[in-house]
Amino acid sequence: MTSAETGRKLSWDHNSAPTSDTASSNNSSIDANTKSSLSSVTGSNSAKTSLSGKMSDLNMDGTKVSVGAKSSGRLESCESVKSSSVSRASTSSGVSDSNESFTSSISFNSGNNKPHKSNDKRWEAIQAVKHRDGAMGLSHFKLLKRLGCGDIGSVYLAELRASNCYFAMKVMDKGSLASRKKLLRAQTEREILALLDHPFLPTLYTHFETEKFSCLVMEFCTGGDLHALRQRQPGKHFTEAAARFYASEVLMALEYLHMMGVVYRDLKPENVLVREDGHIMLSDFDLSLRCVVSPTLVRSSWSDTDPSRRIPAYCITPSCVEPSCVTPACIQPACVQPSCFVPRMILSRTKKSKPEKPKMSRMKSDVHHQVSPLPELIAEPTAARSMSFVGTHEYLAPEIIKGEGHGSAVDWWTFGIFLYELLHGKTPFKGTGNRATLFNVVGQPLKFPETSGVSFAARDLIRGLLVKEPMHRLAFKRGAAEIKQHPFFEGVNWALIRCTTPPDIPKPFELELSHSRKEAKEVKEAPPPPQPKVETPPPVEKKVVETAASDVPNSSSGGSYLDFDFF
Ligand SMILES: Nc1ncnc2c1ncn2[C@@H]1O[C@H](COP(=O)(O)OP(=O)(O)OP(=O)(O)O)[C@@H](O)[C@H]1O
Repeated sequence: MTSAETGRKLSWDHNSAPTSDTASSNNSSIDANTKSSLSSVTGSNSAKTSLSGKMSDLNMDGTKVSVGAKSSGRLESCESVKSSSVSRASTSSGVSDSNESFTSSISFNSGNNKPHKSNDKRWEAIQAVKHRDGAMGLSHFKLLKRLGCGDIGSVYLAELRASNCYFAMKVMDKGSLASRKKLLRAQTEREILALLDHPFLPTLYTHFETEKFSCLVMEFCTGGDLHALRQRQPGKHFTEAAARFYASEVLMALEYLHMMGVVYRDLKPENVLVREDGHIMLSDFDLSLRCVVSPTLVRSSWSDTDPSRRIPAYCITPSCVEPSCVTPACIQPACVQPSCFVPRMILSRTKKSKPEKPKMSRMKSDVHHQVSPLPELIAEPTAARSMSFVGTHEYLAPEIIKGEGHGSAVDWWTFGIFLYELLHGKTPFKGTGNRATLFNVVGQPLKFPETSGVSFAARDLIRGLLVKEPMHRLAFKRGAAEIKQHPFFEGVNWALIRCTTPPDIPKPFELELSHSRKEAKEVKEAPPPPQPKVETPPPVEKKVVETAASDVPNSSSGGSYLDFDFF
Protein backbone atom coordinates (compact mmCIF):
# COMPACT_ATOMS: atom_id res chain seq x y z
CA MET A 1 0.00 0.00 0.00
CA THR A 2 1.49 3.25 -0.99
CA SER A 3 1.15 6.30 1.11
CA ALA A 4 -0.16 7.96 -1.96
CA GLU A 5 -3.08 5.64 -1.54
CA THR A 6 -3.39 5.91 2.20
CA GLY A 7 -2.34 9.49 2.67
CA ARG A 8 -1.32 8.45 6.15
CA LYS A 9 2.43 8.61 6.02
CA LEU A 10 4.89 11.41 6.45
CA SER A 11 8.47 11.97 7.33
CA TRP A 12 10.04 15.11 8.58
CA ASP A 13 13.21 15.94 10.38
CA HIS A 14 13.17 18.84 12.75
CA ASN A 15 15.28 21.93 12.62
CA SER A 16 16.03 22.17 8.95
CA ALA A 17 14.65 23.63 5.81
CA PRO A 18 12.29 21.38 3.93
CA THR A 19 13.46 19.64 0.82
CA SER A 20 12.27 21.13 -2.39
CA ASP A 21 10.39 18.15 -3.72
CA THR A 22 7.78 18.10 -1.06
CA ALA A 23 7.89 20.87 1.43
CA SER A 24 8.30 23.71 -0.99
CA SER A 25 4.79 23.21 -2.16
CA ASN A 26 3.53 23.17 1.35
CA ASN A 27 0.89 25.80 1.75
CA SER A 28 -0.79 24.32 4.71
CA SER A 29 1.81 24.54 7.42
CA ILE A 30 0.44 24.73 10.89
CA ASP A 31 -0.48 28.28 11.78
CA ALA A 32 0.23 30.26 14.90
CA ASN A 33 -3.15 29.51 16.47
CA THR A 34 -2.73 25.87 15.91
CA LYS A 35 0.71 25.99 17.43
CA SER A 36 -0.51 27.71 20.52
CA SER A 37 -3.48 25.44 20.94
CA LEU A 38 -1.32 22.36 20.41
CA SER A 39 1.03 23.75 23.02
CA SER A 40 -1.83 24.15 25.42
CA VAL A 41 -2.81 20.57 24.79
CA THR A 42 0.68 19.44 25.71
CA GLY A 43 0.64 21.74 28.70
CA SER A 44 4.36 22.28 28.91
CA ASN A 45 6.61 25.12 28.07
CA SER A 46 9.14 22.89 26.54
CA ALA A 47 6.52 21.36 24.36
CA LYS A 48 5.36 24.84 23.44
CA THR A 49 8.82 25.84 22.36
CA SER A 50 9.29 22.63 20.56
CA LEU A 51 6.02 22.83 18.72
CA SER A 52 6.25 26.44 17.73
CA GLY A 53 9.78 25.93 16.62
CA LYS A 54 9.32 22.73 14.78
CA MET A 55 5.77 22.16 13.75
CA SER A 56 5.82 24.99 11.28
CA ASP A 57 7.48 22.88 8.66
CA LEU A 58 4.99 20.11 8.92
CA ASN A 59 2.49 19.77 6.20
CA MET A 60 -0.58 18.81 8.10
CA ASP A 61 -2.26 17.44 5.04
CA GLY A 62 0.04 14.52 4.93
CA THR A 63 2.68 15.41 2.41
CA LYS A 64 5.76 13.41 3.05
CA VAL A 65 8.44 15.88 4.05
CA SER A 66 12.02 14.86 4.42
CA VAL A 67 14.43 17.31 5.94
CA GLY A 68 17.84 16.84 7.47
CA ALA A 69 18.14 16.73 11.22
CA LYS A 70 20.78 18.64 12.99
CA SER A 71 23.01 16.69 15.24
CA SER A 72 22.12 16.86 18.86
CA GLY A 73 23.83 15.61 21.95
CA ARG A 74 21.25 12.88 22.17
CA LEU A 75 21.37 11.72 18.60
CA GLU A 76 22.99 8.35 18.51
CA SER A 77 21.55 6.92 15.45
CA CYS A 78 21.75 6.67 11.74
CA GLU A 79 18.57 8.09 10.28
CA SER A 80 16.89 6.71 7.28
CA VAL A 81 15.08 9.88 6.45
CA LYS A 82 17.69 12.54 6.63
CA SER A 83 18.69 14.38 3.58
CA SER A 84 21.21 16.96 4.55
CA SER A 85 24.88 16.36 4.50
CA VAL A 86 25.09 18.23 7.80
CA SER A 87 23.17 15.55 9.59
CA ARG A 88 25.14 12.77 7.98
CA ALA A 89 28.42 14.29 8.89
CA SER A 90 27.34 14.23 12.50
CA THR A 91 26.84 10.49 12.57
CA SER A 92 29.58 7.97 12.97
CA SER A 93 28.79 6.52 9.57
CA GLY A 94 30.07 9.65 7.94
CA VAL A 95 27.66 9.15 5.09
CA SER A 96 26.40 12.25 3.42
CA ASP A 97 23.34 11.86 1.29
CA SER A 98 24.34 14.50 -1.15
CA ASN A 99 27.97 13.53 -1.46
CA GLU A 100 27.99 9.79 -1.09
CA SER A 101 27.38 7.66 -4.12
CA PHE A 102 24.52 5.23 -3.78
CA THR A 103 26.73 2.26 -4.35
CA SER A 104 29.13 2.98 -1.53
CA SER A 105 27.14 1.64 1.34
CA ILE A 106 28.27 1.38 4.91
CA SER A 107 28.91 -2.11 6.16
CA PHE A 108 26.69 -3.53 3.51
CA ASN A 109 26.39 -7.22 3.91
CA SER A 110 26.11 -9.30 0.82
CA GLY A 111 23.47 -11.39 2.48
CA ASN A 112 25.29 -14.68 2.54
CA ASN A 113 25.04 -14.99 6.28
CA LYS A 114 21.46 -16.20 6.44
CA PRO A 115 21.24 -19.51 8.25
CA HIS A 116 17.47 -19.69 7.85
CA LYS A 117 17.76 -19.73 4.08
CA SER A 118 19.68 -22.97 3.75
CA ASN A 119 16.61 -24.86 2.48
CA ASP A 120 15.17 -22.08 0.40
CA LYS A 121 15.10 -22.99 -3.27
CA ARG A 122 14.89 -19.30 -4.25
CA TRP A 123 18.04 -18.63 -2.30
CA GLU A 124 19.77 -21.54 -4.00
CA ALA A 125 18.59 -20.42 -7.43
CA ILE A 126 20.00 -16.94 -6.92
CA GLN A 127 23.27 -18.31 -5.58
CA ALA A 128 23.53 -20.63 -8.57
CA VAL A 129 23.13 -17.75 -11.02
CA LYS A 130 25.69 -15.69 -9.13
CA HIS A 131 28.07 -18.61 -9.19
CA ARG A 132 27.51 -19.16 -12.89
CA ASP A 133 27.48 -15.57 -14.13
CA GLY A 134 29.46 -13.77 -11.48
CA ALA A 135 26.89 -11.08 -10.85
CA MET A 136 23.20 -10.55 -11.24
CA GLY A 137 21.46 -8.03 -13.44
CA LEU A 138 18.13 -7.15 -14.94
CA SER A 139 18.59 -9.61 -17.76
CA HIS A 140 18.24 -12.48 -15.30
CA PHE A 141 14.64 -11.57 -14.53
CA LYS A 142 11.28 -11.22 -16.18
CA LEU A 143 8.98 -8.55 -14.81
CA LEU A 144 5.45 -9.88 -14.61
CA LYS A 145 3.44 -7.06 -13.11
CA ARG A 146 3.69 -4.06 -10.90
CA LEU A 147 2.69 -4.86 -7.34
CA GLY A 148 2.70 -1.33 -6.04
CA CYS A 149 4.49 1.94 -5.89
CA GLY A 150 6.03 3.61 -2.87
CA ASP A 151 7.79 6.84 -2.17
CA ILE A 152 11.19 5.67 -3.31
CA GLY A 153 10.43 3.02 -5.89
CA SER A 154 8.05 0.67 -7.65
CA VAL A 155 7.74 -2.95 -6.67
CA TYR A 156 7.35 -5.60 -9.39
CA LEU A 157 6.59 -9.26 -9.37
CA ALA A 158 9.63 -10.75 -11.05
CA GLU A 159 10.56 -14.24 -12.14
CA LEU A 160 14.12 -15.44 -12.20
CA ARG A 161 14.42 -16.77 -15.74
CA ALA A 162 14.17 -20.51 -16.17
CA SER A 163 13.82 -21.09 -12.44
CA ASN A 164 10.12 -20.91 -11.61
CA CYS A 165 11.16 -18.73 -8.68
CA TYR A 166 9.25 -15.53 -8.05
CA PHE A 167 10.40 -12.43 -6.24
CA ALA A 168 9.28 -8.92 -5.38
CA MET A 169 11.71 -6.53 -7.01
CA LYS A 170 11.87 -2.97 -5.80
CA VAL A 171 13.16 -0.81 -8.64
CA MET A 172 14.42 2.63 -7.69
CA ASP A 173 15.40 5.30 -10.17
CA LYS A 174 18.74 6.57 -8.92
CA GLY A 175 18.42 9.93 -10.63
CA SER A 176 15.04 10.48 -9.07
CA LEU A 177 16.33 9.43 -5.65
CA ALA A 178 19.24 11.83 -5.93
CA SER A 179 17.16 14.77 -7.07
CA ARG A 180 14.65 14.17 -4.30
CA LYS A 181 17.39 13.64 -1.71
CA LYS A 182 16.23 10.14 -0.95
CA LEU A 183 19.42 8.23 -1.64
CA LEU A 184 20.12 7.79 2.01
CA ARG A 185 16.64 6.47 2.76
CA ALA A 186 17.06 3.93 0.02
CA GLN A 187 20.48 2.99 1.27
CA THR A 188 19.30 2.55 4.84
CA GLU A 189 16.44 0.35 3.71
CA ARG A 190 18.85 -1.77 1.72
CA GLU A 191 21.24 -2.09 4.63
CA ILE A 192 18.50 -3.05 7.02
CA LEU A 193 17.12 -5.64 4.60
CA ALA A 194 20.59 -7.11 4.27
CA LEU A 195 20.74 -7.59 8.05
CA LEU A 196 17.55 -9.56 8.35
CA ASP A 197 17.14 -13.29 8.65
CA HIS A 198 13.84 -13.91 10.37
CA PRO A 199 10.66 -15.74 9.37
CA PHE A 200 8.48 -12.67 9.73
CA LEU A 201 10.80 -10.25 7.97
CA PRO A 202 11.72 -9.98 4.30
CA THR A 203 14.68 -11.74 2.83
CA LEU A 204 16.85 -9.72 0.52
CA TYR A 205 17.96 -12.30 -2.03
CA THR A 206 20.17 -9.99 -3.96
CA HIS A 207 20.75 -6.41 -4.89
CA PHE A 208 22.18 -4.99 -8.08
CA GLU A 209 22.53 -1.71 -9.85
CA THR A 210 22.23 -0.64 -13.45
CA GLU A 211 23.24 2.70 -14.76
CA LYS A 212 19.78 4.03 -14.05
CA PHE A 213 18.22 1.77 -11.44
CA SER A 214 18.95 0.27 -8.08
CA CYS A 215 17.13 -3.04 -7.62
CA LEU A 216 16.33 -4.98 -4.48
CA VAL A 217 15.23 -8.57 -5.00
CA MET A 218 13.09 -9.65 -2.07
CA GLU A 219 10.72 -12.33 -1.04
CA PHE A 220 7.34 -12.06 -2.72
CA CYS A 221 4.22 -12.16 -0.54
CA THR A 222 1.16 -13.43 -2.34
CA GLY A 223 -1.48 -12.50 0.22
CA GLY A 224 -1.61 -8.71 0.02
CA ASP A 225 -1.52 -6.73 3.21
CA LEU A 226 -3.36 -6.79 6.53
CA HIS A 227 -5.22 -3.61 5.74
CA ALA A 228 -6.81 -5.19 2.69
CA LEU A 229 -7.47 -8.38 4.60
CA ARG A 230 -9.15 -6.46 7.43
CA GLN A 231 -11.45 -4.78 4.93
CA ARG A 232 -12.68 -8.21 3.90
CA GLN A 233 -13.57 -9.28 7.45
CA PRO A 234 -17.13 -9.13 8.75
CA GLY A 235 -17.51 -5.70 10.36
CA LYS A 236 -14.12 -4.82 8.84
CA HIS A 237 -12.29 -5.95 11.94
CA PHE A 238 -10.56 -9.16 12.94
CA THR A 239 -11.75 -11.54 15.59
CA GLU A 240 -9.74 -11.47 18.77
CA ALA A 241 -8.10 -14.79 17.94
CA ALA A 242 -7.01 -13.56 14.51
CA ALA A 243 -5.80 -10.25 15.93
CA ARG A 244 -3.81 -12.15 18.56
CA PHE A 245 -2.19 -14.24 15.87
CA TYR A 246 -1.12 -11.28 13.73
CA ALA A 247 -0.09 -9.20 16.73
CA SER A 248 2.04 -12.10 18.04
CA GLU A 249 3.93 -12.41 14.80
CA VAL A 250 4.41 -8.68 14.47
CA LEU A 251 5.64 -8.60 18.06
CA MET A 252 8.26 -11.22 17.29
CA ALA A 253 9.40 -9.28 14.25
CA LEU A 254 9.69 -6.07 16.28
CA GLU A 255 11.59 -7.90 18.99
CA TYR A 256 14.10 -9.14 16.47
CA LEU A 257 14.42 -5.73 14.83
CA HIS A 258 15.13 -4.08 18.18
CA MET A 259 17.75 -6.73 18.87
CA MET A 260 19.37 -5.86 15.59
CA GLY A 261 19.35 -2.17 16.50
CA VAL A 262 16.49 -1.21 14.22
CA VAL A 263 13.57 0.91 15.40
CA TYR A 264 10.90 0.23 12.80
CA ARG A 265 8.75 3.38 13.18
CA ASP A 266 6.23 2.60 10.48
CA LEU A 267 4.02 -0.16 11.79
CA LYS A 268 0.54 -0.15 10.27
CA PRO A 269 -1.59 -2.86 8.67
CA GLU A 270 -0.58 -1.70 5.17
CA ASN A 271 3.02 -2.64 5.93
CA VAL A 272 2.20 -6.10 7.23
CA LEU A 273 2.13 -8.41 4.22
CA VAL A 274 0.65 -11.88 4.20
CA ARG A 275 2.78 -14.72 2.92
CA GLU A 276 1.64 -17.62 0.85
CA ASP A 277 1.27 -19.73 4.01
CA GLY A 278 -0.75 -17.06 5.86
CA HIS A 279 2.06 -16.00 8.18
CA ILE A 280 3.14 -12.38 8.06
CA MET A 281 6.04 -10.38 6.78
CA LEU A 282 6.76 -6.86 7.94
CA SER A 283 7.79 -4.69 5.02
CA ASP A 284 9.00 -1.18 4.23
CA PHE A 285 12.07 -0.08 6.16
CA ASP A 286 12.79 3.23 4.55
CA LEU A 287 11.65 5.17 7.61
CA SER A 288 13.44 2.96 10.09
CA LEU A 289 16.09 4.13 12.47
CA ARG A 290 19.33 2.27 12.97
CA CYS A 291 20.89 2.62 16.37
CA VAL A 292 23.18 1.22 18.98
CA VAL A 293 21.93 -1.86 20.76
CA SER A 294 23.29 -3.52 23.84
CA PRO A 295 21.69 -6.92 24.48
CA THR A 296 21.54 -7.86 28.15
CA LEU A 297 20.68 -11.20 29.67
CA VAL A 298 18.45 -10.41 32.60
CA ARG A 299 17.44 -13.93 33.47
CA SER A 300 18.92 -17.22 32.42
CA SER A 301 16.88 -20.39 32.16
CA TRP A 302 18.87 -21.85 35.04
CA SER A 303 17.82 -21.74 38.63
CA ASP A 304 18.24 -18.26 40.00
CA THR A 305 18.84 -19.61 43.49
CA ASP A 306 21.94 -21.55 42.55
CA PRO A 307 24.66 -19.15 41.44
CA SER A 308 26.77 -21.98 40.02
CA ARG A 309 24.00 -22.63 37.54
CA ARG A 310 23.72 -19.10 36.36
CA ILE A 311 25.28 -19.71 33.02
CA PRO A 312 24.13 -17.40 30.32
CA ALA A 313 22.29 -19.32 27.68
CA TYR A 314 23.29 -16.87 25.00
CA CYS A 315 26.41 -15.69 23.38
CA ILE A 316 26.20 -11.95 23.79
CA THR A 317 28.47 -9.67 21.88
CA PRO A 318 29.48 -6.26 23.18
CA SER A 319 27.33 -3.40 22.12
CA CYS A 320 28.19 -1.67 18.92
CA VAL A 321 29.75 1.70 19.14
CA GLU A 322 28.54 3.19 15.92
CA PRO A 323 25.54 2.77 13.69
CA SER A 324 27.53 1.30 10.86
CA CYS A 325 28.58 -1.46 13.19
CA VAL A 326 25.09 -2.86 13.48
CA THR A 327 25.71 -5.72 11.12
CA PRO A 328 25.53 -9.47 11.44
CA ALA A 329 29.22 -9.44 12.10
CA CYS A 330 28.53 -7.45 15.21
CA ILE A 331 25.37 -9.10 16.42
CA GLN A 332 25.13 -12.41 14.74
CA PRO A 333 21.60 -13.62 14.24
CA ALA A 334 22.71 -17.14 14.90
CA CYS A 335 24.18 -16.04 18.15
CA VAL A 336 21.70 -13.59 19.62
CA GLN A 337 18.24 -14.67 18.72
CA PRO A 338 14.77 -13.87 19.87
CA SER A 339 13.79 -16.14 22.69
CA CYS A 340 11.23 -17.94 20.55
CA PHE A 341 13.90 -19.69 18.59
CA VAL A 342 15.97 -20.91 21.50
CA PRO A 343 15.27 -24.45 22.66
CA ARG A 344 14.47 -25.01 26.27
CA MET A 345 17.27 -26.53 28.25
CA ILE A 346 17.00 -29.44 30.60
CA LEU A 347 19.29 -29.37 33.59
CA SER A 348 21.64 -32.23 34.24
CA ARG A 349 22.18 -33.16 37.82
CA THR A 350 25.29 -32.05 39.60
CA LYS A 351 28.04 -34.63 40.00
CA LYS A 352 27.70 -34.70 43.77
CA SER A 353 24.06 -35.64 43.83
CA LYS A 354 23.65 -39.23 44.96
CA PRO A 355 21.54 -41.60 42.98
CA GLU A 356 18.33 -42.01 44.83
CA LYS A 357 14.82 -43.08 44.23
CA PRO A 358 12.80 -40.45 42.56
CA LYS A 359 10.72 -38.53 45.02
CA MET A 360 7.70 -36.50 44.28
CA SER A 361 9.42 -33.27 45.30
CA ARG A 362 12.45 -33.98 43.12
CA MET A 363 10.28 -34.82 40.19
CA LYS A 364 8.37 -31.62 40.63
CA SER A 365 11.61 -29.74 40.87
CA ASP A 366 12.93 -31.28 37.68
CA VAL A 367 9.73 -30.60 35.92
CA HIS A 368 9.97 -27.05 37.12
CA HIS A 369 13.45 -26.78 35.65
CA GLN A 370 12.37 -28.28 32.39
CA VAL A 371 9.50 -25.92 31.97
CA SER A 372 11.07 -22.95 33.69
CA PRO A 373 10.71 -19.72 31.77
CA LEU A 374 12.87 -19.19 28.76
CA PRO A 375 15.95 -17.08 29.27
CA GLU A 376 15.07 -13.46 29.03
CA LEU A 377 17.28 -11.37 26.83
CA ILE A 378 16.61 -7.68 26.70
CA ALA A 379 17.84 -5.95 23.60
CA GLU A 380 15.73 -2.86 23.74
CA PRO A 381 17.58 0.07 22.21
CA THR A 382 16.32 2.40 24.93
CA ALA A 383 19.13 4.90 24.40
CA ALA A 384 18.23 5.51 20.77
CA ARG A 385 17.10 9.06 20.14
CA SER A 386 15.83 10.68 17.01
CA MET A 387 14.37 14.10 16.34
CA SER A 388 12.82 13.12 13.03
CA PHE A 389 9.16 13.50 12.33
CA VAL A 390 8.42 10.23 10.62
CA GLY A 391 5.53 7.86 10.44
CA THR A 392 1.86 7.88 9.62
CA HIS A 393 -0.46 10.46 11.19
CA GLU A 394 -2.83 8.08 12.91
CA TYR A 395 0.11 6.02 14.14
CA LEU A 396 2.44 8.78 15.29
CA ALA A 397 3.50 8.60 18.92
CA PRO A 398 2.94 11.74 21.03
CA GLU A 399 6.66 12.22 21.60
CA ILE A 400 7.23 12.39 17.85
CA ILE A 401 4.49 14.98 17.40
CA LYS A 402 5.82 17.04 20.28
CA GLY A 403 9.33 16.89 18.87
CA GLU A 404 10.74 15.77 22.18
CA GLY A 405 13.02 13.20 20.65
CA HIS A 406 12.00 9.60 20.47
CA GLY A 407 13.40 6.11 20.73
CA SER A 408 12.32 2.51 20.50
CA ALA A 409 9.18 3.13 22.58
CA VAL A 410 7.53 4.56 19.46
CA ASP A 411 7.27 1.01 18.15
CA TRP A 412 5.29 0.00 21.24
CA TRP A 413 2.94 2.94 20.75
CA THR A 414 2.36 1.99 17.13
CA PHE A 415 1.90 -1.61 18.23
CA GLY A 416 -0.96 -0.41 20.48
CA ILE A 417 -2.58 1.54 17.62
CA PHE A 418 -2.11 -1.46 15.35
CA LEU A 419 -3.83 -3.83 17.77
CA TYR A 420 -6.63 -1.34 18.33
CA GLU A 421 -7.19 -1.06 14.56
CA LEU A 422 -7.16 -4.82 14.01
CA LEU A 423 -9.79 -5.28 16.72
CA HIS A 424 -11.99 -2.25 16.12
CA GLY A 425 -11.53 -1.57 12.42
CA LYS A 426 -10.34 1.97 13.06
CA THR A 427 -7.58 3.78 14.87
CA PRO A 428 -8.31 5.46 18.21
CA PHE A 429 -7.23 9.08 17.59
CA LYS A 430 -8.33 9.68 14.02
CA GLY A 431 -9.75 13.16 13.59
CA THR A 432 -11.51 14.88 10.73
CA GLY A 433 -8.15 15.73 9.19
CA ASN A 434 -4.48 15.17 9.85
CA ARG A 435 -4.21 18.21 12.08
CA ALA A 436 -7.09 17.08 14.25
CA THR A 437 -5.58 13.61 14.43
CA LEU A 438 -2.31 15.00 15.78
CA PHE A 439 -4.19 17.04 18.39
CA ASN A 440 -6.07 13.96 19.45
CA VAL A 441 -2.94 11.83 19.76
CA VAL A 442 -1.30 14.39 22.00
CA GLY A 443 -4.24 15.59 24.04
CA GLN A 444 -7.21 13.24 23.93
CA PRO A 445 -7.59 10.31 26.28
CA LEU A 446 -7.84 6.83 24.83
CA LYS A 447 -11.43 5.70 24.37
CA PHE A 448 -12.92 2.42 23.26
CA PRO A 449 -16.16 2.18 21.33
CA GLU A 450 -19.07 1.74 23.70
CA THR A 451 -20.25 -1.29 21.85
CA SER A 452 -16.78 -2.80 21.80
CA GLY A 453 -16.95 -6.54 22.22
CA VAL A 454 -13.24 -6.62 22.81
CA SER A 455 -12.04 -8.46 25.92
CA PHE A 456 -10.78 -6.77 29.04
CA ALA A 457 -7.31 -8.27 28.46
CA ALA A 458 -7.07 -6.76 24.99
CA ARG A 459 -8.21 -3.37 26.19
CA ASP A 460 -5.81 -3.52 29.12
CA LEU A 461 -2.90 -4.27 26.81
CA ILE A 462 -3.85 -1.44 24.47
CA ARG A 463 -4.15 0.91 27.44
CA GLY A 464 -0.66 -0.07 28.59
CA LEU A 465 0.80 0.53 25.14
CA LEU A 466 -1.00 3.79 24.46
CA VAL A 467 0.39 5.62 27.47
CA LYS A 468 1.35 9.03 26.18
CA GLU A 469 4.46 9.38 28.32
CA PRO A 470 6.95 6.96 26.73
CA MET A 471 8.76 6.21 29.98
CA HIS A 472 5.54 4.91 31.51
CA ARG A 473 4.56 2.94 28.46
CA LEU A 474 4.43 -0.84 28.59
CA ALA A 475 7.64 -2.36 27.21
CA PHE A 476 9.61 0.85 27.60
CA LYS A 477 12.32 -0.90 29.60
CA ARG A 478 12.16 -4.56 28.74
CA GLY A 479 10.72 -4.44 25.27
CA ALA A 480 8.77 -7.31 23.76
CA ALA A 481 9.40 -9.55 26.79
CA GLU A 482 7.01 -7.37 28.81
CA ILE A 483 4.29 -7.53 26.19
CA LYS A 484 4.57 -11.28 25.74
CA GLN A 485 3.73 -11.76 29.40
CA HIS A 486 0.50 -9.82 29.17
CA PRO A 487 -2.67 -11.90 29.70
CA PHE A 488 -3.86 -11.03 26.18
CA PHE A 489 -1.16 -13.34 24.86
CA GLU A 490 -1.81 -16.10 27.36
CA GLY A 491 -1.64 -19.43 25.61
CA VAL A 492 0.54 -18.22 22.76
CA ASN A 493 3.32 -20.68 22.18
CA TRP A 494 6.04 -18.24 21.25
CA ALA A 495 8.55 -20.95 20.43
CA LEU A 496 6.24 -22.65 17.95
CA ILE A 497 4.37 -19.69 16.60
CA ARG A 498 5.44 -20.54 13.06
CA CYS A 499 3.56 -23.83 13.40
CA THR A 500 0.31 -22.15 14.42
CA THR A 501 -2.38 -22.31 11.77
CA PRO A 502 -2.96 -18.79 10.43
CA PRO A 503 -6.51 -17.41 10.41
CA ASP A 504 -6.46 -16.82 6.67
CA ILE A 505 -4.59 -18.61 3.90
CA PRO A 506 -4.31 -16.61 0.66
CA LYS A 507 -5.59 -17.96 -2.61
CA PRO A 508 -2.96 -19.96 -4.51
CA PHE A 509 -0.44 -17.78 -6.23
CA GLU A 510 -0.63 -19.56 -9.59
CA LEU A 511 -4.22 -18.52 -10.16
CA GLU A 512 -3.45 -14.87 -9.63
CA LEU A 513 -0.41 -15.06 -11.83
CA SER A 514 -2.23 -16.64 -14.74
CA HIS A 515 -4.85 -13.93 -14.40
CA SER A 516 -2.24 -11.21 -14.41
CA ARG A 517 -0.40 -12.75 -17.32
CA LYS A 518 -3.55 -12.63 -19.37
CA GLU A 519 -3.77 -8.94 -18.73
CA ALA A 520 -0.12 -8.03 -18.69
CA LYS A 521 1.53 -6.95 -21.88
CA GLU A 522 5.08 -6.40 -22.81
CA VAL A 523 6.29 -2.83 -22.70
CA LYS A 524 9.00 -0.95 -24.43
CA GLU A 525 9.49 1.65 -21.82
CA ALA A 526 11.15 1.99 -18.48
CA PRO A 527 8.98 1.61 -15.39
CA PRO A 528 7.44 4.85 -14.23
CA PRO A 529 9.46 6.71 -11.62
CA PRO A 530 8.25 6.53 -8.03
CA GLN A 531 5.18 8.59 -7.43
CA PRO A 532 5.39 11.31 -4.81
CA LYS A 533 2.96 10.92 -1.94
CA VAL A 534 -0.38 12.64 -2.30
CA GLU A 535 -1.20 15.38 0.13
CA THR A 536 -4.78 14.63 0.98
CA PRO A 537 -5.68 11.30 2.53
CA PRO A 538 -8.26 9.50 0.45
CA PRO A 539 -11.18 7.75 2.10
CA VAL A 540 -10.37 4.62 4.00
CA GLU A 541 -11.65 2.39 1.25
CA LYS A 542 -8.99 3.64 -1.12
CA LYS A 543 -6.28 2.28 1.09
CA VAL A 544 -6.91 -1.24 -0.05
CA VAL A 545 -4.06 -2.64 -2.09
CA GLU A 546 -5.44 -4.20 -5.19
CA THR A 547 -3.18 -4.76 -8.13
CA ALA A 548 -5.59 -3.88 -10.87
CA ALA A 549 -5.07 -4.35 -14.56
CA SER A 550 -4.38 -0.64 -14.82
CA ASP A 551 -1.23 -1.20 -12.74
CA VAL A 552 0.29 -3.09 -15.61
CA PRO A 553 2.16 -0.69 -17.86
CA ASN A 554 1.00 -0.42 -21.45
CA SER A 555 2.47 -2.56 -24.12
CA SER A 556 3.11 -2.48 -27.78
CA SER A 557 4.42 -5.87 -28.70
CA GLY A 558 2.02 -8.22 -27.00
CA GLY A 559 4.26 -10.50 -24.94
CA SER A 560 3.23 -11.93 -21.63
CA TYR A 561 5.57 -10.07 -19.35
CA LEU A 562 7.44 -6.81 -18.88
CA ASP A 563 10.88 -7.48 -20.20
CA PHE A 564 13.94 -6.05 -18.54
CA ASP A 565 15.56 -5.52 -21.90
CA PHE A 566 13.63 -2.32 -22.06
CA PHE A 567 15.15 -0.74 -18.98
N1 LIG B 1 7.67 -8.36 -0.80
C1 LIG B 1 6.53 -7.95 -1.36
N2 LIG B 1 5.64 -8.83 -1.81
C2 LIG B 1 4.49 -8.41 -2.36
N3 LIG B 1 4.15 -7.13 -2.51
C3 LIG B 1 5.01 -6.19 -2.08
C4 LIG B 1 6.24 -6.55 -1.48
N4 LIG B 1 6.89 -5.42 -1.13
C5 LIG B 1 6.11 -4.41 -1.49
N5 LIG B 1 4.98 -4.86 -2.07
C6 LIG B 1 3.90 -4.04 -2.61
O1 LIG B 1 4.46 -2.92 -3.23
C7 LIG B 1 3.93 -1.72 -2.67
C8 LIG B 1 5.04 -0.69 -2.61
O2 LIG B 1 5.93 -1.07 -1.61
P1 LIG B 1 6.99 -0.08 -1.03
O3 LIG B 1 7.60 -0.68 0.17
O4 LIG B 1 7.91 0.37 -2.09
O5 LIG B 1 6.14 1.20 -0.74
P2 LIG B 1 5.29 1.69 0.48
O6 LIG B 1 4.85 0.52 1.32
O7 LIG B 1 4.23 2.58 0.01
O8 LIG B 1 6.34 2.49 1.32
P3 LIG B 1 7.29 3.71 1.01
O9 LIG B 1 6.47 4.78 0.41
O10 LIG B 1 7.81 4.09 2.32
O11 LIG B 1 8.37 3.22 0.10
C9 LIG B 1 3.39 -2.10 -1.33
O12 LIG B 1 2.32 -1.30 -0.99
C10 LIG B 1 2.99 -3.55 -1.51
O13 LIG B 1 1.65 -3.60 -1.98
